[in-house]
Amino acid sequence: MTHPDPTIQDEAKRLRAELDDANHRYYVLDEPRLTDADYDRKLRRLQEIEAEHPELVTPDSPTQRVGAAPADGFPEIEHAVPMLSLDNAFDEEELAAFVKRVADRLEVDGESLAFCCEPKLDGAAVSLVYEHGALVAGVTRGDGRTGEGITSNLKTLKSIPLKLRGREWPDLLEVRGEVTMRHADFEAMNDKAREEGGKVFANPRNAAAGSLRQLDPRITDKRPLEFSAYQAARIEPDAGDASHSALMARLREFGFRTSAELQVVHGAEGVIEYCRTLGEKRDSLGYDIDGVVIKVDDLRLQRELGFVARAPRWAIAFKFPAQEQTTRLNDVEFQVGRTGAITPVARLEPVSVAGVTVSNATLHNADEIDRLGVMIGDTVAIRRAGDVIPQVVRVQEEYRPDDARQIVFPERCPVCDSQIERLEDEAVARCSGGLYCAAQRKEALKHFASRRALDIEGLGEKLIDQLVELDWIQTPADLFALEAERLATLPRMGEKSSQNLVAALEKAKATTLPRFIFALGIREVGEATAANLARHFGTLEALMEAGRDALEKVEDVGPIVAAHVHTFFQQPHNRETIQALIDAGLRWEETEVEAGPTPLEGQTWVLTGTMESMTRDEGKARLQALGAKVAGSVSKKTACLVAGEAAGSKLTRAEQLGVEVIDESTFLERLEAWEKGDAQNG
Ligand SMILES: NC(=O)c1ccc[n+]([C@@H]2O[C@H](COP(=O)([O-])OP(=O)(O)OC[C@H]3O[C@@H](n4cnc5c(N)ncnc54)[C@H](O)[C@@H]3O)[C@@H](O)[C@H]2O)c1
Ligand SMILES: [Zn+2]
Repeated sequence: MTHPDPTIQDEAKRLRAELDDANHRYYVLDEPRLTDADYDRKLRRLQEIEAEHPELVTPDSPTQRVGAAPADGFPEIEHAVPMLSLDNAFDEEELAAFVKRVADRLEVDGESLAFCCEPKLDGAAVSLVYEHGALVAGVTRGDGRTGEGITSNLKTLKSIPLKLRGREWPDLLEVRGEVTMRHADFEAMNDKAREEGGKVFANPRNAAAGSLRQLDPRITDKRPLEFSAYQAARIEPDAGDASHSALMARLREFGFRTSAELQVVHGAEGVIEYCRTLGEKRDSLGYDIDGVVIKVDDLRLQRELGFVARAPRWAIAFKFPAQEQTTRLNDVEFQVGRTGAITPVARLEPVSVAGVTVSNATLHNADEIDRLGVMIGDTVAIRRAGDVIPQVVRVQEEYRPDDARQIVFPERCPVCDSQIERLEDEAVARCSGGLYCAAQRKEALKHFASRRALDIEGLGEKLIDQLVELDWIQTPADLFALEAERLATLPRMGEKSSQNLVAALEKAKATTLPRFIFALGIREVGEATAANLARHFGTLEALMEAGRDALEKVEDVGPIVAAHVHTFFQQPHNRETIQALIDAGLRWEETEVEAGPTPLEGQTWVLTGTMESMTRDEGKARLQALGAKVAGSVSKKTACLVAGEAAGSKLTRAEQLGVEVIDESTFLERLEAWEKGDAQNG
């Protein structure tokens, strides 16, 4: 026996303390401070030391235990069969070594040995006990021997059968599996928490574990959790299944979800091939996996192999590269999105995360920067999973350099210098530049030209991108200065299509006030609101001068929309753009809108069924522009239905109510007649 020198003893002691602390944060608080890779490195180092100096092994060493002791607040429940951890393999060599080890021990041929492979779901392990087909207990893994009784919480999961399906239940069944959260659900839940100041989780695993350990099951019920079974720990009486894969099929019959990726393969080659293939699929699965679990498929052989201290000998976890890494935050830039939303983007020291080099990560918004307490120069943990944008999840404050700098959220748009506005109840700050802002210009132009706005035929998305990239178009007003000759020099633009576009632009100049207001792309001003604004104010000038109070008097306009409209028209750039459009020849009949009473004043309309020629919103906007109220259901006798094929059942009821029912073409005819000012046709 070698005598460990004091520095090794110290190192072991320090590692144990660090790992104990990490376990507590990870398993009890669901708020890890170390990345898994750092944790795994420290654990491996401790294992190395202990292997070399067995006299240093203490019974409570993190190498000898799994998980952490149950937290207060839940009943402690002892597992009849311990819930262990798994040994790890970090590369293909270690996988081959595992197959050889197993085969040697069993004295069989490794090449033909069957292994059942499944994704290693990255969530929280739980055990479910069924007596005579009914769920009686649900328990967390805890420290492997004792877990937390969370039965009421687990009962809220739709994927956990409260009663087994079928008729042939065993007297006793204990099923084990993983509770997980899908990427999309996780992101949505975190987004909501960011908005409402709730708890934001670092990753789906922490979110799943944290959601399961809520003292109030109603909270768990609101969390998008799924259970997937991967083991039957006890079946009494034993049904005599020969293999793990056969048992999984039985669990499916009982009503459990098992992995769709589950597959039986043979020998080291089969195992390695499976791991490679799943590794390639990892990013497209939509949920987190941190590797592959490989199990000897034959249950008799499993029993023969048995267990070591904290893991079975018959299984191994092949670990994929970690989805969290630490790196340095070099700078923060502010990007302007389609709706003007300003997103702080962290510029990172490039780092490889699960096989992809990451140099940018989102910081979401100003509140998120506060929540993380992040500064420029900090060492941060970032996470990249699937096709979700990489995010900064944590700051390692202990590494903060002396020259770390505060992140200052800009007050003006970095692209167009317009004022950035942030409404009190919104988490997102936005550039108020609208059409003027280059970053928003492409999307705004697409909206401006769209069918329900100015309806410019032949001005497609690709062409708009080109025009903006060439800098031919600064504001929508520039569209009307385009000449056919110049357009014809663009790739894929012939002489004919150039002329057609110029003609379409000319035609689009004659529009309506509601269409014009809608085309401006003011936030939250859709067709119906645009129509209401036009009808209420009558002229563009009156609308542009309206204060918030006046705006709030408009039908369907609340404080938020009023603020958007007001801010938009206060921006000098927007006023200039509007003037330029008018100078370019845009016009509409103001008197018609101004004059009341409008043809349908006092009428209530109901739109039902589907229309081919327009959307329901469009129909609603056009009716409202004519002074009609558009209701959601059939109530008034003056109601008229626009009937599509889908509306069959409602039609008879409407007829019973004594309202007139018209089909789509009649509706269109009348609408157009009214819009021409011929109220008699109604
Ligand atoms: N960041 C930290 O501070 C910190 C702290 C503690 C642990 N950890 C991480 O936790 C992991 C170790 O935790 P562990 O001991 O729970 O081991 P593990 O999670 O690596 O493996 C065992 C677990 O795998 C799960 N599993 C998923 N799919 C499975 C399947 N198909 N079949 C069988 N089991 C399946 C089970 O829940 C089982 O409990 C490491 O990755 C470590 O990095 C991190
Ligand atoms: Zn801007």
